[in-house]
Amino acid sequence: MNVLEINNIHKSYHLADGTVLPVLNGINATFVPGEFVSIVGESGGGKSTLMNIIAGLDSDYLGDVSVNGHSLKQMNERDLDQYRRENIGFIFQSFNLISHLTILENVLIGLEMTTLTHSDQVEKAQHLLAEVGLDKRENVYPNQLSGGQKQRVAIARALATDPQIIIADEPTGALDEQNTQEILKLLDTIATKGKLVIAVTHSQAVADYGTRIVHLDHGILDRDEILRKPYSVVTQSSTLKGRHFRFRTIIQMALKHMQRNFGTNLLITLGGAVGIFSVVLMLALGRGIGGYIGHEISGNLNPTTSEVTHKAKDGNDAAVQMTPKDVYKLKGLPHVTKVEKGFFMPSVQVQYHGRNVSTSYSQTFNRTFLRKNLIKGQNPTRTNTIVLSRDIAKKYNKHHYQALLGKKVTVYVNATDMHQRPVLLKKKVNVVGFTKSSNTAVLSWQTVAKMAKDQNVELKPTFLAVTVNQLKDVKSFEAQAKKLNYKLTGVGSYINTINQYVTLASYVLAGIAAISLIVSAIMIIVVLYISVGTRTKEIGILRALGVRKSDIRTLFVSEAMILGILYSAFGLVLAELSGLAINIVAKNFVHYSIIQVVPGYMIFAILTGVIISLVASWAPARKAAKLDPIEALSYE
Ligand SMILES: Nc1ncnc2c1ncn2[C@@H]1O[C@H](COP(=O)(O)OP(=O)(O)OP(=O)(O)O)[C@@H](O)[C@H]1O
Repeated sequence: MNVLEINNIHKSYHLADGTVLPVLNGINATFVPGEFVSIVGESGGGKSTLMNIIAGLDSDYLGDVSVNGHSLKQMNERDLDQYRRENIGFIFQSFNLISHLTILENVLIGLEMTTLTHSDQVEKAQHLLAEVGLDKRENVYPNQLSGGQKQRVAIARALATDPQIIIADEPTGALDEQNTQEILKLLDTIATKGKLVIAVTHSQAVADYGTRIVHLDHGILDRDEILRKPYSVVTQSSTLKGRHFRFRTIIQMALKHMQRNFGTNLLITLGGAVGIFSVVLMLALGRGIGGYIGHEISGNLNPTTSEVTHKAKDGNDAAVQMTPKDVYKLKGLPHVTKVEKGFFMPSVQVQYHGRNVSTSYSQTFNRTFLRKNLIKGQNPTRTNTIVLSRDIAKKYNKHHYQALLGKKVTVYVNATDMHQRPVLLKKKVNVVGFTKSSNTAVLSWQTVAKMAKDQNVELKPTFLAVTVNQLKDVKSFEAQAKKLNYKLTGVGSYINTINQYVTLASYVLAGIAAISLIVSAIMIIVVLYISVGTRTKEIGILRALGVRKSDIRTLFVSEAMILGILYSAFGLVLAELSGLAINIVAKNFVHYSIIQVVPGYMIFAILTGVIISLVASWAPARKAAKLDPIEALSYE
């Protein structure tokens, strides 16, 4: 039957000057359900200290407290949290409602730590508010209520989890006469329902209202007066099964608080977003510029094909011939997919209708030529065909140069015979296309070889066009070829090198931009520290209601995380939008998306935001979790 037994409690405080202040000097008492006990005594007599011990908020004492036969001394911190959640309801002199939660949400805090479904929790909270006469006002905030109304909310909150013991510290201390009577009536009703109500009071009138008065003097229980019999308990009301805060509840609380501090959080979000925006924009710009350079260079020439010659001693590469052995050696290098014979033609003369036009520099067709360079027609892959550059064709017909398509022209090509004597090769060939490149004519190797053969000259290649599998293979191929003493004129390796520099530059710029992220991290730290300071009381209330230390930590970390995700997302949207705008403008000049925000950057940005928030919130969240609940509750 005994609900609460207090056995020989001794408690002393160790003061800062090294002295020991004994407060409780061996308290013994037993309390039963249905009692409305008033604890009275001189100020400083140890009443609140005893209450804190009974409530499981203070475990630094000698003696023992047992509740339903369970010793509090045997409980660790988490057990005590659970004990408070399931067995204790608090009512304070200064109400201690959480100001940024509605009164319904205040009552729901305790209920959210039960196994009830959410709708049952809400229903029960509404019912409790109705019982204390506050139905229809459930969505107002505490500061919209009178003192008496606030204390009713506190009573509803204390009753939420159906605890067996209600601890009320000066419950009417801040109320006028009428409200005092109403609150006392409520407390008495609670006792009639089989709860043990223990109220600390200085008022004799309040003390007389209860069923029993316990008097403390200098740490001794010197008087224990039974005024009335305890209310008989017909059926002991069941306590709800408790559980710790759900993660969802913590997030909702974090969001509620953030909403309350909208202005501050908006500023942090803006600050962080600018950091993320700058970093992402720099990375996207680096990628865009790299891509643009590659696009521009490889737009004119195929970057995976390199032209390979021997290093000529006199500098005239065109004169050095490539042998079948060279073809064999190059074919054997890793990643090489094709080796084509090629012939440099310093000058090709094109004759049409008796008119001669000379090209300045030409070479036989190979894979370095891109089809997209063709304005019209096709590449000269078939024998006896030629592709002329637009400017050469225009020399025959300025306005309708394409009229030359399909016409036969005579070409003259300089070559040398086996004795290195110059020979002029000549052939009638078909114009099959026009290229954007300037001042050139393109014939296939087979065409030039056939022209030579017609004059009993065997054409020897002066270069080989070597194609590798992918752009990333170009560098290693070129390194190998150079080792074999070949000379290379591929564009792929230039693209690679330029891209490396551009990437490096964009990383440096992104790094500089990231400094603003450090500033945003510091802002989060400062704001969270301030928040721990201003919410000390709230933390005390939550801890008194049985919220675990780890949940308090999660609450603060969640706020920082939400901020991190918010500002990363906002920064990303900014980067995307400015990227779009810059690309629209840039396309008029470069016909290329110069800002390229890829999914990888988005993941990077969100991760950065989350990690910065985690790191920034670590110390403030730890400080919040470590607050002593008694000190936090008495924080002014
Ligand atoms: N954390 C603490 N550190 C040092 N001394 C403390 C601490 N808390 C309370 N005391 C001292 O212990 C004594 C008892 O305090 P307590 O608050 O329990 O008294 P009380 O009877 O509730 O007083 P009141 O009626 O004025 O609220 C007081 O002298 C107080 O100064």
